Amino acid sequence: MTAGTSPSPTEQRETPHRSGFACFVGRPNAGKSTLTNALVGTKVAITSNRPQTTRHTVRGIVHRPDAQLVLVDTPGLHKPRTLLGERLNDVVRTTWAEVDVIGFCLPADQKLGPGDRYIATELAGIKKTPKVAIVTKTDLVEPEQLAQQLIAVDRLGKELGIEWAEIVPVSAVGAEKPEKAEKRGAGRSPSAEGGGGRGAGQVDLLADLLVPLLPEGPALYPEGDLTDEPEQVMVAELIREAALEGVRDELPHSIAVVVEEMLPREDRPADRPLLDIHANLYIERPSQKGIVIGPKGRRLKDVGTKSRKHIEALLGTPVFLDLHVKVAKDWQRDPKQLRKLGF
Ligand SMILES: Nc1nc2c(ncn2[C@@H]2O[C@H](COP(=O)(O)OP(=O)(O)OP(=O)(O)O)[C@@H](O)[C@H]2O)c(=O)[nH]1
Repeated sequence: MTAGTSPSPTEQRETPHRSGFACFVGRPNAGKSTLTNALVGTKVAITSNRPQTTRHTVRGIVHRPDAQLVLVDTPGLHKPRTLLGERLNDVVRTTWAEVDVIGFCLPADQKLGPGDRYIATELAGIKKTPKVAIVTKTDLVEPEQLAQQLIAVDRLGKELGIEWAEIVPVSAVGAEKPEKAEKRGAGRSPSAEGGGGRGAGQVDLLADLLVPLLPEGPALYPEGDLTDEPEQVMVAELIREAALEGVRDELPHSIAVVVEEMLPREDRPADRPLLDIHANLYIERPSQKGIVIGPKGRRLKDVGTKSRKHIEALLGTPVFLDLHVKVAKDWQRDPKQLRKLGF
């Protein structure tokens, strides 16, 4: 028998390829979207809390030689007050039961609070899915405070009967892959401004811990795919994110964005294309118009400028963005409006 016909001992020991779904949960601002961005390496997740009900909306795909980790999105879990709220919570629970691993994000710089407990209690009810506790934003605290938080998370698990598969400290700052960050230029998120690669190793380590929890299997998406969300939905989310910045407390879930049209401008030279995007920003009440538009239209203009940069980075083409604010009365409570707005 020649050496060439049978696998060498190292080949036999090779780890099998794994693939599966993970979702990050946690209270608003816990760092879920930033972590998704850092893992995937480009701005595909939206760093704001967009309510949506599509099951398994893919937020990003981590391609590795040994695994493919598909990050899916869930809306935030809230005490339901509206029809939308109830539907969203159902979606969250269904998603939790269907993914292969749940990452529960808890910021290192904030004491565990009722919001975290509410989510943890719900998580405790999902028995089958492995849960990884991820202590985020570790760059914001001293080692001592981080140690305290890790202990508190461990205790919370014991108290509620959750067996954490891992408890991982992570900072997403500076984790963005350099080549992607360059391409995005001005579209970089503030969280990625940390410069050095300090976070990158930690984020890779998180991926190393999540991968063994996935089932064995071939890649689920072609290599190079970052997300399967239609471009229009991602564009709408980038606009919504910019529109929510600074007014989340006033309008947490009251903004929906619909991209009506995305068309390449005609008569442009091939080397200077321009994409025309027309989008409507829906609010629930006329009184919210002023908040969104701002004095002399300054806020809306700012929303347009900011989201345009992100959209251009995402699509890789210059964009002309035409934004309009419209009132869709009480859209969260009206099933017909919800459907129209894509919920
Ligand atoms: N210093 C630091 N800031 C971070 C880190 N991760 C996230 N942030 C910041 O924390 C804020 C919230 O982060 P997000 O990723 O939007 O949090 P989220 O959990 O997706 O928030 P929601 O969409 O509201 O649920 C943003 O301002 C981020 O820039 C981190 O590792 N270090």
